[in-house]
Amino acid sequence: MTNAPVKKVPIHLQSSQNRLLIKNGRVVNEDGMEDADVYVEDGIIKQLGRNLIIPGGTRVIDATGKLVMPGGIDPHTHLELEMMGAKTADDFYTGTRAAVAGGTTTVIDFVLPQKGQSLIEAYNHWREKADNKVCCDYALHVGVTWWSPSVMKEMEQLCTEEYGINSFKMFMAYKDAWMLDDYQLYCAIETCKNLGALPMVHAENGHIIARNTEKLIAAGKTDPEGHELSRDEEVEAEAVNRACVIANQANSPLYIVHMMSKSAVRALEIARTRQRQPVYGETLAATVGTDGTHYRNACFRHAAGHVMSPPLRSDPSTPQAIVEALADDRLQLIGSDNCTFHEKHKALGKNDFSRIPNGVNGVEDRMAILWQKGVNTGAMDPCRFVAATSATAARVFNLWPRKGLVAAGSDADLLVWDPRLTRTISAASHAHAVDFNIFEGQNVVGGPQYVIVNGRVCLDDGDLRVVEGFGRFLKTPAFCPYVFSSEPKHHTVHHQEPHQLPESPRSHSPQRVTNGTPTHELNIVSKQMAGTTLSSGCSTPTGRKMREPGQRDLQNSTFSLSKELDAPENKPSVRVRNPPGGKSSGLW
Ligand SMILES: NC(=O)NCCC(=O)O
Ligand SMILES: [Zn+2]
Repeated sequence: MTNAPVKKVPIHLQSSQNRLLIKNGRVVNEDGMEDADVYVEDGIIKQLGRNLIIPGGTRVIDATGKLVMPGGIDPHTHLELEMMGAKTADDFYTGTRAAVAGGTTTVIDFVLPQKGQSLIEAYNHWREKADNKVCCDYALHVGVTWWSPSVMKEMEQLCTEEYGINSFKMFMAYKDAWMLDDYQLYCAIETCKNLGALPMVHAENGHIIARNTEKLIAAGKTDPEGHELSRDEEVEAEAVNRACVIANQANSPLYIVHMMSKSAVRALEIARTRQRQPVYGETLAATVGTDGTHYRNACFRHAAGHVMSPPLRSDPSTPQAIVEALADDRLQLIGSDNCTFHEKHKALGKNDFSRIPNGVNGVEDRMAILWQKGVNTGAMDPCRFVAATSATAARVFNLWPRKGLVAAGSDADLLVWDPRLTRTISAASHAHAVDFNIFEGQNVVGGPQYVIVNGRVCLDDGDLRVVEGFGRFLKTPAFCPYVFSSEPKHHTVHHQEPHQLPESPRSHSPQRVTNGTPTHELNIVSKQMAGTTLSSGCSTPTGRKMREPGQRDLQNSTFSLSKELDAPENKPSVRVRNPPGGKSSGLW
């Protein structure tokens, strides 16, 4: 340690490459929109407003007619995961490269220990796999895939500052592999509660799935459709209800990952009427963007390419119903559950659907899919889009307001989103390593033109310029105030219609800054952000309530965001991919 004064380099002699001004855009946060320029220095948003005074030589991005939003946070990925005898196609390099290509600047992956393996050892293994590969920031959840006193002790260690974990995932499915029984699940949830960590559950009844699978295979039903038949909607809904009951007995908050069906959402809605603590519901890009009819496709590769758990649902009204639930706060977040397998690995289940490695893509297309199905249809406004794709994940996992927010003091993870940008999704052009895309052939209107990761332009007018290892590991402190400081909920509270919802806790947002005067302290705000209880038992702003005076009503389906903007010349996105390890691009 030296006491030598730090020499301050005069601003005109500093490199201009660490400075960026995004001009003329419309900034969208979860709680409102405003016309503002955004000035970034050294990876941090420094100023927001018009007519900012900034140093010469700063790179300027013109965002006229574009939206400036917080980078997406995908709360659910499986990169470089080995499961069911296969390894995912996307590792932490290609997976985060794909994330950035689609506008996601933080991913939260799952450490999944083998049965009997030390959780700390598995955590260290994940850090080794990820740290030098990630192109954007990442955090980790840890799976509790078996139960013992040593697991409980390691959960406590993982919640310390040294490891930075504040969420654990338990499986109610994958019998004889990762599944916990109800006693173990209760113990694990109780442990989470005591540690100030958020329990997450994969909600499906593993025993019913196992028995149905035996019966289907014995009857000769071996093709991928058997996967969906072995685990219908009530198998998911029952587990959602059971998980809520167990969490309520433990007086614990709960997070339900990948909610895939209308029945599951209904079960959650009912459970919430009695739940004492918040329950967060996550759905997936896959649920919103495609459906279970693909399991009946005659091509094995096609059908197996859609196999995931819980499965996509064949009820054709599911995607729209899920979007509506996301819009009115019956669901809170959208993830991807990105878990991609090459054709050769999906083929392991050629003669037995139960051997098809479970998982699909989504980390790249999650944002464009929700924009297409949610915003372009008028189901949700851009503020709710930001809440569902970024801000709520930041809040729930204690990364807010550093992440998930465009405000002075936040990390410069930013999107310049072009609502007119058109793209046809295809495995031939996506940034993933995998050879298949469940959204193949779908046209989406709206996508990122620029993606800024920690102040660095990583998607530059459609040109992908990620840097391997550029991302950082984000520690997530326990006792997240947003999750754990909620007022206990009374049993009599019932689901409210959106128009009855109380005003959003605007006071939780860092105040905007004008001309360079930050008016908030990030950690003070963080302590203030425990929310008032909304219909969901959570406090995520809804798209139908967050409108500012004079703001257009995007719920009105006659309103078109793109019509609002200038000449509708559609600009296809250009994908220029660096080779793996591609560090060739300089800053910006
Ligand atoms: N979801 C899926 O099918 N694969 C990833 C593992 C899991 O989350 O269940
Ligand atoms: Zn998953």
